[in-house]
Amino acid sequence: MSKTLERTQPDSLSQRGTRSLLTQIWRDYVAQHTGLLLIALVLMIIEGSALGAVSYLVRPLFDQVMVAGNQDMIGLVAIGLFVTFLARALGGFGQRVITVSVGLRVVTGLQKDLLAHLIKLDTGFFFRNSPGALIERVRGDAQTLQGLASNALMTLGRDTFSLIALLGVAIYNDWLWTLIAFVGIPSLVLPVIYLQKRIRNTTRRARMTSANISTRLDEIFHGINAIKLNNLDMHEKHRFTKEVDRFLHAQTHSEMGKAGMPAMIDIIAGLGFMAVVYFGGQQIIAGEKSLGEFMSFFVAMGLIFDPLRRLSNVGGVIQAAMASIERLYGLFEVQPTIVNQPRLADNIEAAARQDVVLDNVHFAYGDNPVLNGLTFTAPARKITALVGPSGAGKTTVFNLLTRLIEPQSGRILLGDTPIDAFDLRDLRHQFAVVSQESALFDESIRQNIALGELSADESAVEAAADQALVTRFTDATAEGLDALAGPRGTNLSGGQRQRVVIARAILRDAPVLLLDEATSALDTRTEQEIQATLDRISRDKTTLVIAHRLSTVMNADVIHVLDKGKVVESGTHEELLAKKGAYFGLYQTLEQ
Ligand SMILES: Nc1ncnc2c1ncn2[C@@H]1O[C@H](COP(=O)(O)OP(=O)(O)OP(=O)(O)O)[C@@H](O)[C@H]1O
Repeated sequence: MSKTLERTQPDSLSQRGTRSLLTQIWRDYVAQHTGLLLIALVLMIIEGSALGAVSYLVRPLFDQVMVAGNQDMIGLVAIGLFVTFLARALGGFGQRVITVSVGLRVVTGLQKDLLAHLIKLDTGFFFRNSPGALIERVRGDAQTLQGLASNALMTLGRDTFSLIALLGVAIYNDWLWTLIAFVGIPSLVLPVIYLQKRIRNTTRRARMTSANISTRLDEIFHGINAIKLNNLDMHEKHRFTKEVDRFLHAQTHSEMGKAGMPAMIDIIAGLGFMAVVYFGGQQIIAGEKSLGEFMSFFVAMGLIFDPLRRLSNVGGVIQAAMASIERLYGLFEVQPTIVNQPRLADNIEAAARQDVVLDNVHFAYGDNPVLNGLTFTAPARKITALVGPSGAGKTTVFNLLTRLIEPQSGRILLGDTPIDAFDLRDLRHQFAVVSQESALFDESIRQNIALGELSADESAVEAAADQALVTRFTDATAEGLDALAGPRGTNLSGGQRQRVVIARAILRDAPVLLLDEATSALDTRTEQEIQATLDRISRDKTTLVIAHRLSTVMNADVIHVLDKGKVVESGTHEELLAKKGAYFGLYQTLEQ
């Protein structure tokens, strides 16, 4: 498993500098909210400065009210304190609402763009990257970004202004005390740099293991019956535990790194306080400084370390988010290779009604050659069958025709135009495919059929459902065609799913029909009925059929027998039987 996931990293991980990533995030997603962020900034200044005002008011509170006993000042200081807290409350509320909503918009915007990008990537990308790992990227990593966008932004803005205001009050009271209190800060530079690096690395590891966990869960829940039937629960639990323990280890180290910064600040703060109390206390006893000055300074210092701790932590939060952002932007860097050519042919409608031709096509999955110079023609408006042993490359042909994959060499043509000369969407629109894959979505059966042609009206959808004998099983239920198909069609039996997919292909009414084991899950009687429908609808279409049951291909106009990625025999059923070659051999083994 980890092998598969390791393979995914070069595809999607690029380690880029913090500045370049932040600039890109800013340009792509944050800059459009500049107006709102400016308002938030003003509110942050209000909220942040309030702490400075509180510590400032401590000085008249001690010197004029408590020591000098000035009655008039009591009310003023009290009202001053209330107004300060009111301003802090309003500023804090407003800026939080803004930063959180900007954070959410950034994340959801990124998620939308990411999905739009991922959908365009080659099918091969999805072979290499498991669904669980990709879900984790779109959900988990994007979520981490929200933490950065709202928390870090809030802390950076508000706490920076608190720090400035409090530092101002501290210096105003005594610049030397302030210097003494902060004398240890420079010693933090090196440990901070070390910790930030460590946080980024451990978070990167934690995010990767988190993706592995999602992959495991995805496989377990999809394969739950196989796990139960093979008594694999302990085995799966063990594999899951291993991933979770890896995550635990990496995440704990990341959190320890983040916790280290405030702890160091506290130690430096303790040293600073100790020195100031020792030095300042002597000045007060000597009468060189007032109690109000000392208390005001002391409150400012006491309040300063909180924002300072949070600010020191922001670095960690940013580094942790960077690990996620680089993974997300790594995905944006992967580009599809199956794309439109710069100059496109525009005669797709006519071409799709001509012969389908494969000319010396070679294709390999990595180092595994699948097609080795495959050449055949599927004549227009005729039924062509592809038969051959399992693994011969029959389904691969369908994937090549629809450009889900590209051949390494050779030509694939509609008439005499190569298929890659057409717009990709237009090309795929010419095919109706009934494949072995479960192609249903968690929507109603009606909606699942309508996916074949989104512009089709209700009556066309119902007619397709009738022809594919879908209504035969939906009519028996109260919900009829509006019953839900379940996730990946799990509410339906294999044969029912096949009928829905056939109905979708009927509705699509495309000039080329690709049937890959289209009726394999049906009982003999239903298969015969559906076969009759398929024969009828394929009359004016070019049809390619893959079937293991030779009874389904006997009526084909031409049969190509594939073996090891090549056509080894071609002809009609009778001609091929008479040859007593590969087809005859297949016929004998399969029909027994
Ligand atoms: N996504 C993939 N990644 C790697 N190899 C693959 C992939 N899909 C198919 N193959 C390999 O390509 C070869 C041809 O597969 P293909 O599905 O075209 O065979 P087929 O003739 O349709 O077989 P069947 O009759 O069993 O459906 C097989 O050896 C298979 O292992």
